[in-house]
Amino acid sequence: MSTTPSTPTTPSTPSTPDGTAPAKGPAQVRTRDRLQAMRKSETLIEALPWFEQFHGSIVVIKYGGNAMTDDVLKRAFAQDIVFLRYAGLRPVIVHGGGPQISEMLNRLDIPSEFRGGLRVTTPEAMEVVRMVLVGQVGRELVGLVNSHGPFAVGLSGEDAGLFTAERRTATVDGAAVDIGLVGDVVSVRAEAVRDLIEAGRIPVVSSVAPDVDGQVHNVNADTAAAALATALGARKLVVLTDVEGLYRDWPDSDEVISELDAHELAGLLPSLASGMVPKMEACLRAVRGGVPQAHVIDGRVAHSLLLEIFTDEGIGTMVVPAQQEGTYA
Ligand SMILES: Nc1ncnc2c1ncn2[C@@H]1O[C@H](COP(=O)(O)OP(=O)(O)O)[C@@H](O)[C@H]1O
Ligand SMILES: CC(=O)N[C@@H](CCC(=O)OP(=O)(O)O)C(=O)O
Repeated sequence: MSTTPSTPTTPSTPSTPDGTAPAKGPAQVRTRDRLQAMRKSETLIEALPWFEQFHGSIVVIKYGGNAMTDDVLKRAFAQDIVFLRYAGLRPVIVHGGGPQISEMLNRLDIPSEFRGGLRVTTPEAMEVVRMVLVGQVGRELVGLVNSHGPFAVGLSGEDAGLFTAERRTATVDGAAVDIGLVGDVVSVRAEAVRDLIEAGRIPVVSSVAPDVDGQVHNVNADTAAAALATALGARKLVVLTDVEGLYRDWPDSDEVISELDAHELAGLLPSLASGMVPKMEACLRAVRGGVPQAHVIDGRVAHSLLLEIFTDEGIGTMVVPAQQEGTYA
């Protein structure tokens, strides 16, 4: 990425002997206003090459349940999505809702546990997963986006045959463990989403999916987002979560890995823990499937999505293909 243009600094304001700032005269006010205007125009113009590069591109955004806890942040996320749409990109949302599912299971006194970063899903829990993801979290996101205009359409892996799932196991200490009705996406009918994109809509996808016999499975939302990004030939997969990015040596250090390639990530995967396992597996799967860049960014920072896409520095962790595995964007 190119270097950031230098930002002019504000001249320091002289203070009076009692420490208070002197009243500003018209000339000072004009200088301050001009500097503020310059900064705003620099921010806008810094975005121009990124607008040019991403215009018309499909970007799949995975919105994690842990980044969804605050109403202000949720509204900021919806604004970012609509901003992308008006900027000429084609955003597709795949949402999670892990904490929201856990809360509902607790309320209903249904026991729940995670193994290898995936929820052990009994038939009883599956009903709750589907109800919360499709009927609650997905609906809320559709409503937030549509407060800006009639863009968002909610669908799940069951709609128009979008996803077909196959039951999977979790890997715990190197061994395969049965975790119930948990699926992996084995096929994607991309036209179900492509038709909506072509009509100018913003698809909001919930990660439940039937197997070939129609049995609905719980699919981790990172996994579903990677499968969809790959099938759509997305330009980027962006995963919003509740950490700054992938930490090296978590939880002992908070050093964020800003960029790594698929080869390096594959080497790191066995050492990763909990929710980061499906997330980084998804990034790896996406770049190996032809998506040029996959990002993990901090959803607790308002407008982090715009900062990632439209600023020179980007934020969080970026995964790119290993040179022998694909082409750099
Ligand atoms: N190396 C790591 N770097 C960052 N976070 C990690 C790492 N290993 C494990 N984690 C955990 O993964 C969590 C993110 O996954 P998860 O809770 O499933 O989020 P989401 O709901 O956004 O999918 C972080 O909050 C952190 O506790
Ligand atoms: C199999 C599995 O673990 N499914 C997830 C689906 C939701 C999800 O992925 O939500 P986040 O993105 O917020 O973690 C679950 O039941 O929690």
